Amino acid sequence: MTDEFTTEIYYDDDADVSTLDDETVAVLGYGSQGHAHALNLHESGVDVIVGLREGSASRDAAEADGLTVATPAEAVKQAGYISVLVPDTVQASVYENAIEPNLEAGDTLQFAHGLNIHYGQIEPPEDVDVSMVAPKSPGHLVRRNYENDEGTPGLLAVYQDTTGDAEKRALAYAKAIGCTRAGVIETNFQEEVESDLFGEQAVLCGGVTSLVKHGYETLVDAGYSPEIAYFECLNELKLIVDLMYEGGHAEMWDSVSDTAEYGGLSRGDRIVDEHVRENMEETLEEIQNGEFTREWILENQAGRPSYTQLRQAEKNHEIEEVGARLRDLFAWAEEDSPEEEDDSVRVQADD
Ligand SMILES: NC(=O)C1=CN([C@@H]2O[C@H](COP(=O)(O)OP(=O)(O)OC[C@H]3O[C@@H](n4cnc5c(N)ncnc54)[C@H](OP(=O)(O)O)[C@@H]3O)[C@@H](O)[C@H]2O)C=CC1
Ligand SMILES: CC[C@](O)(C(C)=O)C(=O)O
Ligand SMILES: [Mg+2]
Ligand SMILES: [Mg+2]
Repeated sequence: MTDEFTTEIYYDDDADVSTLDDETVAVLGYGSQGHAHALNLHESGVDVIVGLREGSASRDAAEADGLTVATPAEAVKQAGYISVLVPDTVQASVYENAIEPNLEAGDTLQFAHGLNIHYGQIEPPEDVDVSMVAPKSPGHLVRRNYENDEGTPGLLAVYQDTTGDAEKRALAYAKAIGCTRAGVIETNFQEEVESDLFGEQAVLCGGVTSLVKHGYETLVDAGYSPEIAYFECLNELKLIVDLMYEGGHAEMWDSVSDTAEYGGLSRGDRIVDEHVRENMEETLEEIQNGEFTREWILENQAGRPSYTQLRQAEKNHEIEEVGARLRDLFAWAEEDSPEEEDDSVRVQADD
């Protein structure tokens, strides 16, 4: 633990996996996060049971990985620690049908993202602990980092502490999946949910893909070759972000040419300008006032019409086709692709 920051940060020495020695952990779902948590917990010596629905497409993968599989209801019955790692959009119904009827006083209900608790879609009884261990990473890398003896940063929050041990138990879980190797930041459900939704919409997933597409289209529309536009706006982005990841903006500016540094510093804010900042603030407000989550719930209730259209448009964008052809030609993509490393892992039921 350190007192140099505005919040507590926990490391391996602050956590003890043996806290979970007499416990069975039910991991519900075997997707991106589910497979990583279940396997990391198992290899850290924790007794794990994976909860999957009847006929689940994930069942073969979990069993081939040497894990015990049961229905979600059966897994919850057998466990005192329930990790809810099915998609956010189905958590409320899985809770209602499989978790709630089988919860016992003193159990722990744990999430990797607090959306359903924060926006009131799940209201657990008062006699269980409710906590969160939220890796700040895609699940495939939670697994890859663990296998490479590396850590994945994460957030930890306790929403409800009935036993008095909620924090200690969540820390043990965080250690078992490899998060305390890198550092686990103490937070609350509201901060995790709102910052996570903002990050993925405005910067990490939405913002960056939009920036890449606009850059690509600008070059191609001006007559430059699609292959060069792909390398310039997408492929090299990883290499640039790797430098930022290792040493902040400074390491990246240091490594690129003075020409790139001057051009970037003098033109960057013209591209991502005050207008973009206003859009970011509006996006954050929609998250804070619940508008985004209401929209997302209704979108799911309606059978995902807009989501399906948006996905299709993204798939059909020329950069995807050009990129797929280029990645097939070059060897570098194979090394990095999570699918290549672990093709047992699938994404979501309706993907
Ligand atoms: N993806 C990520 O990297 C991150 C996710 N999170 C959070 O982790 C949680 C899990 O997300 P993620 O890993 O993306 O989830 P996934 O979409 O990868 O989960 C898929 C798994 O859930 C199962 N599942 C899907 N629908 C149902 C259902 N109706 N009933 C029972 N099981 C079902 C699937 O089983 P089947 O084979 O039967 O379809 C599959 O095993 C979420 O709260 C998310 O916000 C947090 C940080 C990062
Ligand atoms: C950035 C997207 C994410 O929040 C994540 C991998 O952390 C998610 O919800 O998948
Ligand atoms: Mg998220
Ligand atoms: Mg996230």
